[in-house]
Amino acid sequence: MKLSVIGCGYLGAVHAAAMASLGHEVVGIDVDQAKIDALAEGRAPFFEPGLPELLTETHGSGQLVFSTDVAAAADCQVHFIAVGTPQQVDGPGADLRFVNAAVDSLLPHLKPGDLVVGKSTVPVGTADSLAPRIEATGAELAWNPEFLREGFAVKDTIEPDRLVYGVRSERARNLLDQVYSTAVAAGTPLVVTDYPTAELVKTAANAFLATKISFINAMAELAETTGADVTQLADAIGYDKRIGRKFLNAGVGFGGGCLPKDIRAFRARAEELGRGESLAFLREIDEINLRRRQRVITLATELLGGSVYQRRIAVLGLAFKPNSDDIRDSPAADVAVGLNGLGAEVVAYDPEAIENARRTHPQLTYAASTKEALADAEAVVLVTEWDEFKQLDPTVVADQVSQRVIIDGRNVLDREAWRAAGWRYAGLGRS
Ligand SMILES: NC(=O)c1ccc[n+]([C@@H]2O[C@H](COP(=O)([O-])OP(=O)(O)OC[C@H]3O[C@@H](n4cnc5c(N)ncnc54)[C@H](O)[C@@H]3O)[C@@H](O)[C@H]2O)c1
Ligand SMILES: O=c1ccn([C@@H]2O[C@H](COP(=O)(O)OP(=O)(O)O[C@H]3O[C@H](CO)[C@@H](O)[C@H](O)[C@H]3O)[C@@H](O)[C@H]2O)c(=O)[nH]1
Repeated sequence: MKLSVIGCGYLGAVHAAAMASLGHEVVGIDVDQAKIDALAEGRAPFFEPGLPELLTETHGSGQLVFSTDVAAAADCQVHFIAVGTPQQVDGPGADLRFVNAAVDSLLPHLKPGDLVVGKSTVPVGTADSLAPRIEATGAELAWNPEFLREGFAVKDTIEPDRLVYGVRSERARNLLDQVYSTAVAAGTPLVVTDYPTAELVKTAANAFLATKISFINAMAELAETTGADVTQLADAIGYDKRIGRKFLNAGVGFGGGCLPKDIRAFRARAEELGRGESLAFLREIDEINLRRRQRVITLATELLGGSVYQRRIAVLGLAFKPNSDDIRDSPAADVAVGLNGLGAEVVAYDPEAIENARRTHPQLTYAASTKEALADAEAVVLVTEWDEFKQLDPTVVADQVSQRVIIDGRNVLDREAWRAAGWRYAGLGRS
């Protein structure tokens, strides 16, 4: 099939490349010339494992092309909308400017029989409000939320754990079945539903995941007061299959371009709908999460004797999670910025996110390697659990720093081994 993907960011670029690898003819469209130039040359404009290989595989085949001109979508039958829906600058709600602009730009190129497929995460009710403009061209709208995780985006796109179609006709459903024929043939669970359910599934899923993380981080706060160990607590409740151990890793909390802004937008939408009380709890989820960032800063202050001012601190990690260069609402970057704001001499390192961090936080000092960040540090703060940080040898690192103080903001280090090597170790929710 001939597909267009409007918006080639973390979601859209992977979607375009994955659809091409599955045999479709795809045109990726974005307003960002630099991104399109990179993609057109077969280069990934951001770090995502597996994406460079997909781009190389399809580069030059004609199967996958990129353009800044939306007219290039004119001979496609299915058009995915994958533009950003960030938090509004002056409020918690979602900013739908990019979705509206993408749809407006596409309208003149739509023809009867086309299917526009919303993938962006939007407030419930968005599809209902967009549909008349699309239907006026003879095309139809479907909402097909995306559940990929950064770091696993290629696999999650090619082998999704479920498909959700919000559709108004059998024809739209059949077109989506053709797009996803490989996953459908593999027996991937499929929920065919209406627009509002499809939109709500997405925000509900992210709200649930955020709630699970903040739940365990609330337990971490209690563990810190009582001397309990939150990682053992998570293991013990996680053995209950109804609860499950996944997404119960206590630490510096959740960040990224999705969970934080999605729970805020969800709550804002509930208020608009007159059901603010239904999602009022998400404010607590957000606050528990943000308190964990402050907790890391407080721990550093305590371990350095009451002040971080002019103390050299190695911050290991800037990305919101490992295997990503994404620093949107990153707890790690927030901790680095917070410590720097208190006058600490922060030296930060991340295997992939430094370029992005440097653009947003030019005031920080960045190291070229873990070793360089650690040199003469008076405290080490691990905030993104990259493998290379998890594998640090406490005995070797001891010779590089000026003082053996480590804060394990992701509870991933072998506490006993670090203590045995003479380190003062502090985790989150475990003493
Ligand atoms: N990143 C993820 O893991 C993920 C997963 C599932 C859903 N989502 C949702 O997908 C959407 C996109 O997220 P993202 O992380 O890819 O964002 P992103 O910021 O990385 O990418 C958005 C892209 O859209 C482009 N764009 C903006 N306006 C445009 C227009 N009018 N025409 C063409 N292109 C335009 C931007 O230049 C940018 O490249 C959001 O709604 C997000 O919540 C993201
Ligand atoms: O036990 C855990 C698990 C995760 N996190 C943090 O939570 C954040 C989000 O992690 P993850 O969900 O793996 O990353 P995303 O790539 O943002 O994916 C989420 O957001 C996407 C965009 O909506 C959805 O498509 C995915 O299904 C959803 O998992 C990161 O900061 C993690 O460090 C924890 O603190 N503890």
